[in-house]
Amino acid sequence: MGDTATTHHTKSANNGANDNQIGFKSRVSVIGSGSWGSVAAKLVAFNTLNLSSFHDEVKMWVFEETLQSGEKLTDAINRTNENVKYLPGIKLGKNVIADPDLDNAVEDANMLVFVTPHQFIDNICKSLVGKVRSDAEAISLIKGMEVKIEGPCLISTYISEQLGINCSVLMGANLANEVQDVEGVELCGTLKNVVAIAAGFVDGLDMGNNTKAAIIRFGLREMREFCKLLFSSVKDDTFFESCGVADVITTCFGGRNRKVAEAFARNGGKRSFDELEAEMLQGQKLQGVTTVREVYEVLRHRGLLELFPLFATVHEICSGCLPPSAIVIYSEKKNIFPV
Ligand SMILES: NC(=O)C1=CN([C@@H]2O[C@H](COP(=O)(O)OP(=O)(O)OC[C@H]3O[C@@H](n4cnc5c(N)ncnc54)[C@H](O)[C@@H]3O)[C@@H](O)[C@H]2O)C=CC1
Ligand SMILES: O=C(CO)COP(=O)(O)O
Repeated sequence: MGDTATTHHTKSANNGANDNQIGFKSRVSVIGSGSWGSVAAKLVAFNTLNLSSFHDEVKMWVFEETLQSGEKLTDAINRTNENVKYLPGIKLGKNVIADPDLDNAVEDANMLVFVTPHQFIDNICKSLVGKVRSDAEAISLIKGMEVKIEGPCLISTYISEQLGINCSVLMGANLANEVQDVEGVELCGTLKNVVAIAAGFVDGLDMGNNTKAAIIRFGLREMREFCKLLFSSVKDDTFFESCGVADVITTCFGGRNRKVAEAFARNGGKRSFDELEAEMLQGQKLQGVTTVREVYEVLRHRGLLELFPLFATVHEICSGCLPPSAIVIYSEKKNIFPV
């Protein structure tokens, strides 16, 4: 699994009052219970059972919904010890307790793991203001962010500023101590979804592996240029870490953005991403389509669309201005692919 941890956004020295007490035990809550949130809860819960400095119990906040059977998702998770909707067939560990009440789920936790689709973090943080311990530490596993014209807002920054606590990020790369590039890591996790959509178009058009490899290569190049445009501090090395090239490859072959983009292309762009998402993902969320639009707006605002032909074309296809096959026309016009 991805494994880059980078400490970031130190708001204040942890008051540590409780932590320093002999016998103090940390308490972890996981905020989010989709497929990745459930994996995170399972892994955390395995570790808390094996570490005497942690309470065994791990609360996992569930955005409540009613299953087709009529049962609440939370009840089903606590009854079966599985997230029957988002991670069926995998036991989470008896010490994972699903909780639909956000305030209750974070109460007393001094370690908060944020792992929801990025589009929901705004509301979640707003409702958590004043509810988390002042000495809590957060970590974000969230790939994705709002890329606004006035500047990108890293999710870790947002969490940190809203809640007044430190927030680290964990995604991708293997060697935590070799990557201290929070902006690069989070932007990679955001922009790889744009490349995955392009890869999905190529799959949907049966264009073959050479073209897909070219998409990945050009996608990585545009990712790097875009990151540096927003943060000059971003390091080239980051793109060779797991959060860079490896995550792009994973997402372009196995991810949801790719999968839905493939269906979009096979349908000639006649069925919307929203419709396909609802039909194909059983409640899971796509993050790439909004990112595509936001990236395009930033580039348009800065007059840089010409320099990012892949990102620009993906947006024009997603928004219906060009047919999916335009990815081919674009490639021929720009003469960038080995055809
Ligand atoms: N699934 C994966 O393989 C990986 C995902 N991630 C990241 O983890 C984060 C979480 O993604 P997943 O666990 O895959 O989610 P998911 O797509 O599997 O599930 C969607 C989740 O959103 C919740 N939700 C729906 N409407 C909501 C609302 N209005 N407010 C709050 N929550 C709502 C659903 O209940 C569900 O828990 C994302 O940022 C993703 O990029 C990171 C690495 C791998
Ligand atoms: O981040 C992911 C793999 O590392 C998941 O990508 P998707 O959101 O496209 O499924």
